[in-house]
Amino acid sequence: MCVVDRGSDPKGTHSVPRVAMLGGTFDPVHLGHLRSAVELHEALGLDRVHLIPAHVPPHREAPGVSSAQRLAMLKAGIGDTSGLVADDRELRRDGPSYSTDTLASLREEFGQQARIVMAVGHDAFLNLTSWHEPARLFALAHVVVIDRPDHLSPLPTALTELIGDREVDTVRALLATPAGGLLRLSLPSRMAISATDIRQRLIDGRSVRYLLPEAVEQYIQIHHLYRQ
Ligand SMILES: Nc1ncnc2c1ncn2[C@@H]1O[C@H](COP(=O)(O)OP(=O)(O)OP(=O)(O)O)[C@@H](O)[C@H]1O
Ligand SMILES: O=C(O)c1ccc[n+]([C@@H]2O[C@H](COP(=O)([O-])O)[C@@H](O)[C@H]2O)c1
Repeated sequence: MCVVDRGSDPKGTHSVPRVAMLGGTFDPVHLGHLRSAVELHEALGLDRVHLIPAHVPPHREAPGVSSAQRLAMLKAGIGDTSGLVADDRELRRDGPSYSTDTLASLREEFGQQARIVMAVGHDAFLNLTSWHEPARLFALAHVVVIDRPDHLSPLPTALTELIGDREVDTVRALLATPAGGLLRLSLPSRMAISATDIRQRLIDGRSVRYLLPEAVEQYIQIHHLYRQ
């Protein structure tokens, strides 16, 4: 586990693109996503973190809120945050939103030498072996796992086998190559916030203040989302 403190891996100069994908259902986007993306950007010295809403999430039921509205909330939440972009590339594809297809598209855009990172929370990582073409994920990108205080389960055996000897424990070692590595990160502001809890709070009429950006809360209110 790589514990990242402010300034532990200064940005430095780099000539090849360094980008990360943080994909999600973002139903809705919350501060756990956004603060993780900001800290990932800083810790890895990235050019940009692409937050990419899944149009058709491959491994869960279709969200009740449309892709266009989940994207609109993501844009509202990001606002003018430096280094973060709302990327709609999965909304422009039909069929299940497989991450291998998204990473292939980022690889095509940024080139073979680019350092491409797929960031996932620990909970999503635990299911990686059930994803579409899991070994190909590592051919296309590095995987960075973000620790979540509310998800602490140990790794299943099949996942340990998939990882093999890919794990490194510094950002420098990870970014020495374009793809293929694994880094587990403990970011400074680990937040036990989940979209499931936010949806339930909204259904119950309880407060979601300070769990998501105010602009997202306003969007939810104006569009009467997540009510029963
Ligand atoms: N609080 C958090 N801290 C760090 N990573 C997070 C956090 N919440 C979600 N993630 C990660 O962000 C990605 C997208 O998450 P997702 O949109 O499914 O949000 P979620 O809060 O886990 O939603 P749900 O509760 O509906 O499953 C996943 O890789 C997930 O693990
Ligand atoms: O490619 C796959 O098979 C795959 C299976 C499950 C999840 N994912 C991606 O993982 C990200 C997080 O998913 P979720 O369901 O936790 O929001 C999101 O970008 C999904 O598209 C991808």
